[in-house]
Amino acid sequence: MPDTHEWLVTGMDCPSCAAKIKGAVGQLPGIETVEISVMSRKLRVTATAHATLPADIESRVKSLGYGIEAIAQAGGVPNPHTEADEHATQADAPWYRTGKGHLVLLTAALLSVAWGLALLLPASGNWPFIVACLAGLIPIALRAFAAIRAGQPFSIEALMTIAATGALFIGAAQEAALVVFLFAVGELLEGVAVSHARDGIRALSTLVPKTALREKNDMMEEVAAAELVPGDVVIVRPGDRIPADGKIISGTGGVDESPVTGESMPVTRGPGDPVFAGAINNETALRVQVTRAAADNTIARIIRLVEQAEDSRAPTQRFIDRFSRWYMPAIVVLSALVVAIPPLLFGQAWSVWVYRGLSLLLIGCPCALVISVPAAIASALYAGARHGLLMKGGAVIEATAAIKTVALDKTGTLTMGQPEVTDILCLDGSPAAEALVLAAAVEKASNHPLAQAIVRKAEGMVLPPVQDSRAIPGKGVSAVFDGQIVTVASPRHAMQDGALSSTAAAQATVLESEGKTVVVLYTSTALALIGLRDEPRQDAQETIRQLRSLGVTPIILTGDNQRTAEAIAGLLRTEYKAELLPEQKQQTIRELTARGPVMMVGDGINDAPALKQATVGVAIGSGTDVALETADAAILRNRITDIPALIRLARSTMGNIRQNVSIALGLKGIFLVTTIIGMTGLWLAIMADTGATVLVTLNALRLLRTNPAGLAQKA
Ligand SMILES: Nc1ncnc2c1ncn2[C@@H]1O[C@H](COP(=O)(O)OP(=O)(O)OP(=O)(O)O)[C@@H](O)[C@H]1O
Ligand SMILES: [Zn+2]
Repeated sequence: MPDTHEWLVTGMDCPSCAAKIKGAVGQLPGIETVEISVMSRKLRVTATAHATLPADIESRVKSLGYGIEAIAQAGGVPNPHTEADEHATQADAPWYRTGKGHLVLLTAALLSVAWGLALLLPASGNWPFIVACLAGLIPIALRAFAAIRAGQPFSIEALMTIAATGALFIGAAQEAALVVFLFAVGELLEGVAVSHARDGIRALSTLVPKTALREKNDMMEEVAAAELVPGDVVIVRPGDRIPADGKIISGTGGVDESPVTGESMPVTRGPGDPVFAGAINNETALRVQVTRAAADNTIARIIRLVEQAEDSRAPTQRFIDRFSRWYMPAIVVLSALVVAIPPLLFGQAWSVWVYRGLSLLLIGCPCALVISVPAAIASALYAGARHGLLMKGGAVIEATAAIKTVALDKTGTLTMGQPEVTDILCLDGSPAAEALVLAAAVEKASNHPLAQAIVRKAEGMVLPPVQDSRAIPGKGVSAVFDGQIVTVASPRHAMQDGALSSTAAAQATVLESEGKTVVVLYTSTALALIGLRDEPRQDAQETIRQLRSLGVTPIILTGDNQRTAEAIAGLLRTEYKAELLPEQKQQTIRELTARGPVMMVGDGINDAPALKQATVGVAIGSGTDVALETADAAILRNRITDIPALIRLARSTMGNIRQNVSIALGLKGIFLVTTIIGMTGLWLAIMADTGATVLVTLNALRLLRTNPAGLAQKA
């Protein structure tokens, strides 16, 4: 039985650092898996019990120059509110109190002293610079050696150490000291930029209050929010944040759900309505019954998704990771050639070419390139999460950016998903109420929106007892009443069962051409027709317009009948396919995929297979209802203009990545050439590297502030 341990790693601000730790820990005996995340700073290791002690892992990470702290675990299940987790949600230490900050301050001070001495006492020579260089270089060199011992010969620390030592040997002490200082500054800036990105997720996790007022035997007690269990009743005072996902028992008032869904307008919530942990109760005191424990409330699931999303790598990122793996060794080989060939073959001066070779080594850091993708992806994920758009990682973002067709489910996606019974036509002349209660009794077991509408219509009436309810997916529901099978289903299915006469079918057609959905209540013959109307969403038309302007083709897929589908498709002027059974929806998606990547948008309740089949499956709904886990992406705001917003966010993320890769590769390319021809030297080489890393990270951070709904809507 393997052991799993979790740590918080500090001082790790770039993917190559993460890769180094992962490689070094992975080499220890008995290690099975190593997961590491720059954004959440978490290291998770599973190991064969006792082969490697947690302490061994800790000392290995420390030797590489990082801080490490265990995260307590309760019974192997990560406890959401342990103490170390509190640290994870704490702000990073101010820069001047980190190891990297100390190195910058130390090298800056020594360098200033050296320059001062050089000005005042020109005779003092090079030694103050040598001291400044070595003081900064020693910690870097120690990390380089630790990396080599851990099986990672090529690290940026190793390249730095060789370059700076070499520069000392050829008498360029002043430059060597400057290079060490600039390297330290670069590392620091990198850390500052990444900690900005971390603020995004921290903002999410600090939303849920730490304590709650629990009602117990008519008394109130303050308890930790993490201790609440489903069934507990809590009181939420006006102005307080709701401590758990739950259902309102009493009290009606405005609730601001923006922390969870990004929706800034407060919504009125009353008895029976669901509420989310983290939402703000604006008006009156609410009594709320807890429905989910802290670990799986909506916001905890969102945070988990965003954290795990880092592991789902975009194809672009996989390519860059592969590229950077041979980039560093290739640069080392190239510098060796630059040092050796001109003097040996063409009789050039050694001093010139050794200097150029050393400068070239400094270009070997792939940091800017490597960080460009995850920084952009992380920023986009957090920007999305803040606005109720969830995507499960880089692969999903990259696929979303390339979408050519968007298939939209009708019920609950293009319509409100809250149909209402408008007509009850009794075919045998008995009273409408009788048909209604029988239909409601059969539908009671179903969670289909049509079923719920019928049950709602019969509220307050006495329902006859029925047994053995079972759903016929995409068709209807049947149950046994009084020894007879009673079914509520689509006219088509009723027809196939031989229960619908042609006169009744004609009556159904009339209702359908009014845009209504008709279901038939029948035994061996039809008893009644029930007409239901589901209003299109107000933003449906705008969504279709925005999708078109993005160059994406919308298409409606529905299980409903042709005429109802035609009514809404005509209104929105889109293609449609109707009367699809769930597996036919899946088949249609497969066919659409031949034209290019397809996004499927649905409520995730009865179209899970189609969501799975699509290149990107998007679940839509409001908060707790959303089947987050079944889809690649989810929209929490119950607003479908968020679908084009999602595509715009993905596209601008990929655009950002392209810019970053161009900046990183462009600068490397330029300095590769200028270094070889001798135009630029050591310190400009390191500036180019640091500059590129910072530029790329800052560019990625721009995404953090985007509001996907407001992103430029390209014509
Ligand atoms: N519980 C039910 N009660 C009555 N009729 C049902 C039920 N479930 C399905 N049907 C019938 O089958 C048809 C197709 O159902 P399905 O669930 O596949 O699609 P839908 O969810 O209504 O629409 P969409 O595909 O647009 O989401 C419905 O229009 C209805 O006529
Ligand atoms: Zn780095």
